[in-house]
Amino acid sequence: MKMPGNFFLVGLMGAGKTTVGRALARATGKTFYDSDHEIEARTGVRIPTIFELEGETGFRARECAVIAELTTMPDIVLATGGGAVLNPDNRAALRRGGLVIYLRASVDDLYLRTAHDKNRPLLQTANPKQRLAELFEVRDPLYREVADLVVDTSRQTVQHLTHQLLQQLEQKAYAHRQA
Ligand SMILES: Nc1ncnc2c1ncn2[C@@H]1O[C@H](COP(=O)(O)OP(=O)(O)OP(=O)(O)O)[C@@H](O)[C@H]1O
Ligand SMILES: O=C(O)C1=C[C@@H](O)[C@@H](O)[C@H](O)C1
Ligand SMILES: [Mg+2]
Repeated sequence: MKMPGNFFLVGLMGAGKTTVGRALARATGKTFYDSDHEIEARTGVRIPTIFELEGETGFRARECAVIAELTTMPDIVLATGGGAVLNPDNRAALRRGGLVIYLRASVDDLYLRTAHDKNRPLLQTANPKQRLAELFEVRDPLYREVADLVVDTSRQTVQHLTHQLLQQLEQKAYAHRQA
């Protein structure tokens, strides 16, 4: 199914940006990028190592450079890192470069989806669920601010979500053509 423009996915860790983004790219024939994977490919190390060596500040600087570059590319689906929206320059670049989709999930679901994975340094704490709740509190307004579309991902399979998302994107494209 061919649709014009770029789709950028935002949301917390475990929202499904990478998983749904890849499926959305396959369904629309767009090229898939993931800002976290891009940073790992460019540095040659995993994200926890970047946090260890350069701190969160160093990681955010790399993230900002990658977002600035990827958001100017044509016909892509981009899964952003969970904290990309913290930087106003990133938010502006996302809004400029394409349609922004916020994948929203409850803290309980986010916790279940991330509990087994050690690759998220911000969740390597004694109480990762509380950490997710704190991040949700701070970031939910930022994801909403930047989003053209908010999708609730709770109790939905990735396949169903992708299908639903495609329908909403088609409707948006149709409404845009009629305007
Ligand atoms: N709607 C869903 N239902 C059930 N499981 C899901 C759903 N979406 C994603 N998952 C699972 O949750 C885990 C995390 O998903 P994913 O890596 O896509 O999240 P993310 O938003 O990219 O996180 P991060 O910001 O850390 O990169 C994966 O194992 C994925 O299969
Ligand atoms: O939510 C966050 O701040 C992060 C999410 C991941 O996608 C990575 O970008 C990194 O682990 C930081
Ligand atoms: Mg991801």
